[in-house]
Amino acid sequence: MDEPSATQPPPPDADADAGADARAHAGAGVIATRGLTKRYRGGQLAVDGLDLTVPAGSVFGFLGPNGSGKTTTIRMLMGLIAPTSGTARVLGQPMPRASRAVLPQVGALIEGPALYGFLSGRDNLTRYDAADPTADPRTRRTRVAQALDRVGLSAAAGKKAKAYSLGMKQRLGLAAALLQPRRLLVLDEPTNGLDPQGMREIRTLVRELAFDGTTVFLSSHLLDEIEQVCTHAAVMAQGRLVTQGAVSDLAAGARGRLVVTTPDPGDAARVLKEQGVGDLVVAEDRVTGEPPERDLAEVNAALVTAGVRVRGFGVERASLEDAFVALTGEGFDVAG
Ligand SMILES: Nc1ncnc2c1ncn2[C@@H]1O[C@H](COP(=O)(O)OP(=O)(O)OP(=O)(O)O)[C@@H](O)[C@H]1O
Repeated sequence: MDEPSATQPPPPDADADAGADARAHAGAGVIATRGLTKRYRGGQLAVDGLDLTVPAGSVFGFLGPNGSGKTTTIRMLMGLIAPTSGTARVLGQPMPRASRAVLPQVGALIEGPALYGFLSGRDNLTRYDAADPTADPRTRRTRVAQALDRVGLSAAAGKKAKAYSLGMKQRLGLAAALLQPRRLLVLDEPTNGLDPQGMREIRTLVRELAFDGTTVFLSSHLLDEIEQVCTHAAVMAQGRLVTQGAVSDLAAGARGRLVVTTPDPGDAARVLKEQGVGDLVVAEDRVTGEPPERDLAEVNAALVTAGVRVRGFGVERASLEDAFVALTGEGFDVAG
């Protein structure tokens, strides 16, 4: 990490400016970046001209393989590092300048929660709450109990945090982020390293939080995770934005694959190739490929005319993965 700009006090007029900024940018998105760029001191261009718009009330998936610039972007959004160029606004205010006004309204879980293993889950939260100068000590116990309940850790509240599973630690981190009401939650790879059960718990929690009206911005390198929990997504590759929008629109932008089920797969593949179907894959009685531009009724008729026995013929719904492949011409390589 470099440039600890978040620790610098904002200039004296920042709050007044921030108010004017907020009014001028109302409706511009809970997060809005323009040309946001970060080049690290070593010369690595980690984020390149990012224009991101996160609508209020969305569960926004920030998707990209390892090393595509997600964490760097999140650090800039949270005012932890300064951009090389471009601007970032969070809740309508400029970051890192308005950090002091913005960050209390944002719950963040970045790179795993910082926990004291020798303290219980409850005592960890009590410490977090006590570190917040705006938190009333008289209502601390209630706040901590409610946060534990919110993430399903009430029964394990008395256990030492070092005895928690990774999933429980993540949930405790989320509970810390939820001690105060938040307008925005920023979660960096919240399910990374969790087992399937832990992943399900975090995803359910994210959906519940969104249902309550909190905007959730979460990064992930897992396409199916984004499809399962997110309403909107942005796709990053090598520091650049590939696409962004509603998840349903992104997937619809890509054509699904043509799937033919037949006891004559060899003949079917030959006819489909003649009909202009690309990227053919034969797997037992299923032949799949890229649908051609022409009317699919003609393709089906050609199969029947050639004597191919067709049991099933259709186009599978496109997934976000299809969209990613169509946009980048590459597979989605999670190893990056
Ligand atoms: N402090 C740093 N100094 C120099 N280069 C860095 C630094 N942090 C990250 N990078 C580089 O910037 C690029 C983007 O990294 P970043 O961590 O933002 O990606 P990411 O999408 O979050 O990946 P991951 O999921 O692995 O964290 C990578 O090439 C990385 O090596």
